[in-house]
Amino acid sequence: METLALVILVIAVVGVALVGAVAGLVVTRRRKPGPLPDTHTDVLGTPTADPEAPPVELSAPPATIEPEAPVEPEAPAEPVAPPLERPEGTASRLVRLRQRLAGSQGALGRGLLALLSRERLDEDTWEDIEDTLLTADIGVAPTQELVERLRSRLRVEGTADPRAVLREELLALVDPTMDRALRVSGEGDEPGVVLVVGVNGAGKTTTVGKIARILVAEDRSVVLGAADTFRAAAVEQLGTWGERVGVETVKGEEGADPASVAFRAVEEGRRQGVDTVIVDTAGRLQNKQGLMDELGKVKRVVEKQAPVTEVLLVLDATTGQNGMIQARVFSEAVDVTGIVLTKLDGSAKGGIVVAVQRELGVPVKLVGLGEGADDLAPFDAGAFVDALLGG
Ligand SMILES: Nc1nc2c(ncn2[C@@H]2O[C@H](COP(=O)(O)OP(=O)(O)OP(=O)(O)O)[C@@H](O)[C@H]2O)c(=O)[nH]1
Repeated sequence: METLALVILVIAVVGVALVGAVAGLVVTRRRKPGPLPDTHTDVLGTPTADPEAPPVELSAPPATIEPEAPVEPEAPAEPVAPPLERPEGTASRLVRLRQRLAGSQGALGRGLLALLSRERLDEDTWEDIEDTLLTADIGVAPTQELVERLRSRLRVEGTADPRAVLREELLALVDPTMDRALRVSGEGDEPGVVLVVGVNGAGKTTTVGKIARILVAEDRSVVLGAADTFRAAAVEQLGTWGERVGVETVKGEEGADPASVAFRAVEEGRRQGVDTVIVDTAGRLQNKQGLMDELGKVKRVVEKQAPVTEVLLVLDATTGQNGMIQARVFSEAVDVTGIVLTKLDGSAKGGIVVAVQRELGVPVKLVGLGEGADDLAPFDAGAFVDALLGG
């Protein structure tokens, strides 16, 4: 009996030993990918890992084994700070842009001057003058007014210099008395808040970036709000504009509520105590009501933080009558206080300046004359007319 018990005991001990050995083997197998943590870091650095090790294994088990494997990838992110750009000052950009304006718009003035300098100003000539003005998008009513004025003055004053008369009359149409100052300052410690509206593609985002550069060139501090959440690329685009001149951009996810992004931007601007917050908005023209609702909400929500000091409507000068229709819709949706005419470099139709000011009763405050970062300048009536007339 004792012998039997002894035998059973021996069998039990051997059995336990065997089970232990098998279990040990399994555990060892499981631990086989022990070196993985190293390989894990290697994947992100130099590819020294065993080429046979499939990448799938790399990401699965190691987390439970050595979760604290050194995470080095953060380190190289540090030195990426791009050098800040110093934007061009207003004075020199005006000179450069004046030349460019003369290049794109000079044909209108030259055409008019050639016609007005004819020996006899007969009906055909006046019709040609009218056609030239209409082709330049000045609009029907201003064209008729201008022709009437020119007719009577050249008749009455007889030998008067047609160039001088034309200059005076064009200047009167463009209206040098309009207040074109940008309202970029707020009351007291509040930042100025500039909302930039307009249809996508008009150059809205680009214009926000360019305005920021003008302000930075004037040593003003700025925060940007990328509330055009309709298009993710527009948000990124604006972020890049800001980074280039060291200006922070408050962003929202694609599809986020534009009003909430605008609100956060102004909130951030106040927190930082900046001079100006510029907010890029979405310009979906799905229908007038939708646009009114959206822009109205952005403005209302922003004004819980600080009053909006300027609403700039960005219009593409090359879109002619279409641009005018957009202008009307936007001005009904929100109280536009200034117009930015972009792409005047790509259009000989500078007359749109007159047409849009007449239509909205709001001054053109800035003009875009190229894709370059500093190709935006304050609008100056005299310089514009001189550019039309070629100097
Ligand atoms: N030639 C010229 N191109 C311009 C001017 N302003 C803007 N652009 C170009 O117009 C294109 C559209 O500009 P965006 O700023 O992206 O237009 P947007 O209205 O913001 O459109 P979304 O980003 O879709 O909202 C870009 O290629 C700009 O470089 C200008 O004054 N002259």
